[in-house]
Amino acid sequence: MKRSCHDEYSLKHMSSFMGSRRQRKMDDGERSLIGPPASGGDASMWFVYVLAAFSALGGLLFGYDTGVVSGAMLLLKKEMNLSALWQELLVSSTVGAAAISALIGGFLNGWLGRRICILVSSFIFSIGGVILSVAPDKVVLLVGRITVGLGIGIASMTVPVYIAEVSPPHLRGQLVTINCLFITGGQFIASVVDGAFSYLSHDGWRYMLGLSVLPAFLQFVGFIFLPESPRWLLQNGRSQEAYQVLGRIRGRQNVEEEYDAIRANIEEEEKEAGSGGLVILRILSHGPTRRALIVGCGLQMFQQLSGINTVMYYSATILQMAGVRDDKQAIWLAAATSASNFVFTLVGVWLVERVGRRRLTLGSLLGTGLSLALLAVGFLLTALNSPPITFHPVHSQNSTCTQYRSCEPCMLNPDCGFCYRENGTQVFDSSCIPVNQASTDHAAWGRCSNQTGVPSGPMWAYNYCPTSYSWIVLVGLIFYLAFFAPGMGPMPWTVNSEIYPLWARSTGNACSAGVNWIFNVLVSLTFLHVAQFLTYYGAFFLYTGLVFLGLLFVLGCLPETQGLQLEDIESLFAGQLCSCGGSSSSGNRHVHYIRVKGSNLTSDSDSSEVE
Ligand SMILES: O[C@H]1[C@H](O)[C@@H](O)[C@H](O)[C@@H](O)[C@H]1O
Repeated sequence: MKRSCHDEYSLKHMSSFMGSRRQRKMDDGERSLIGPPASGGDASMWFVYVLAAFSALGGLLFGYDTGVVSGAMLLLKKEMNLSALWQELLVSSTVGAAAISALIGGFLNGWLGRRICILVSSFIFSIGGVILSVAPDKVVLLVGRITVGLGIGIASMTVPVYIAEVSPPHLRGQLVTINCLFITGGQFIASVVDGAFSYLSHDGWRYMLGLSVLPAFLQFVGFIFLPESPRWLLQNGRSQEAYQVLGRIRGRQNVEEEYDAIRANIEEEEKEAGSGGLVILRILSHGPTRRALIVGCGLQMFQQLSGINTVMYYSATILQMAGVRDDKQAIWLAAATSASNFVFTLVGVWLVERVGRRRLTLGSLLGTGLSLALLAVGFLLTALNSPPITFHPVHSQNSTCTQYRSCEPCMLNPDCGFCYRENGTQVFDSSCIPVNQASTDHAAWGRCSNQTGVPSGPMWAYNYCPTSYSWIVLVGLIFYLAFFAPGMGPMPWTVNSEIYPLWARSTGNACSAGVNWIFNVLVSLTFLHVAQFLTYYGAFFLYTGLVFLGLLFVLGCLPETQGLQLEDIESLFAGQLCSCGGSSSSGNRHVHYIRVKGSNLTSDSDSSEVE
């Protein structure tokens, strides 16, 4: 029989209610877990912050190594004479390797533990950094890029899990979100390093790529002394060690209640989900974990489908369209873009424990969708007002470029660029010319093949058309980052670190991180083709549509996990996937609906027992 969404809602909350009854029984002794500790205070929390900061160096490396390559490539392609294929290989090999190692990381995490995995990833990062900085040729460079990719994949799935497992519930969202702050911080540092070393045309790339060794080494040394996750220790039968580590992290001797709660849950979970067979098969055959996996992977997929990496990558061009003609200036302005991504992620760290994961994600998706629509409208107006081509030069090298009639199709063809003169905002004397294969800064021949940008001289536009509507695109870019970075940037990582029971946590996170990396490769590899096929505004309207699909998905499927014990979150997924958004909690008050003979009774977790 088909149940209505509201029936599901009632049942689901009934089960969630049962979960929190178990929790309430322990509540008095567990105050320190739910809210700030009664005695010992937040002063004892310093160790959790140290743990979070050292683990989040993994996020910093993830951001740095994915961000630094664009600047390094500008120098590398000249010095090593790289073809387009090799450039593509050096950029996407890292992301591809990250996808594979994130998936393998799930198994390693369960087997070796979080701490060893973090040590392994920082070791791999260090080796990769050394290989990159001494690489004599492009093949060794490729080996180095694949090596750092392997490190990124493991770090991206292990670090959020580790932070979530050592944090007390009231700080968990904030601390996991700090990992994302480190990712965007790494991207920002990379763009500054790119800017600084871009003046060093010989070997500048060695410093850009090699600098990541420093944080990797720091993390490696730090983690030699830092403890394993107490939850993993308990799950693996090392109970005494788990108890000691928990005491050390919480800064007090008496952690009996929390310890017992974790142990009881592990035992309960094992009874519920069985303990034999492949974990992924157990996840898929057990309703709550299957639904959690769908939510986790869906969030990561929609994060990438909202086009963050395209927008970041494309920001330099957007800025050029908006009137920044100088290359060096464009590099620094691209640094301003990643700085905004970083600063707005900081807003997310501040908001996550105030408004909750669900509301933050929904608000962020709505704003991101509207900003994408604004970007698309900007590109549409640009296309509609694309300057005509007035001049068709004849050259011995026959080319399709010279046959275009307006700038729009010319700039959509990666082999061509737009050469023109400007009088105020008026474009004249314009032509479409093949691009110089060695450097997209010049045309292959003709008046734009030499130094351009001289006042009153010919101008060269590659990848964009001069337009007076560029300000709309610029405003769209700023709004996009302001909305994406606090919510859709960090929340998929934060939510994934919380929604799986312990036995399924490493595999669940491995799958969702793998989905993130796979869609990252897909979106970045297809962007130029999509833009060629649908034009830029078409591509951005497509992303807008995908973001609104994401909004519906989150609206229907993402429950609020704020303030709950990791062990109690599973019950949020006890009902059908369609939650109608009913499970959001506001503040520390959790509302539960129980259907009694057709009517809804409301109870909250502060009230006494309701049978
Ligand atoms: O959460 C991160 C962050 O938003 C980064 O800026 C982006 O490059 C990554 O792909 C994403 O996973």
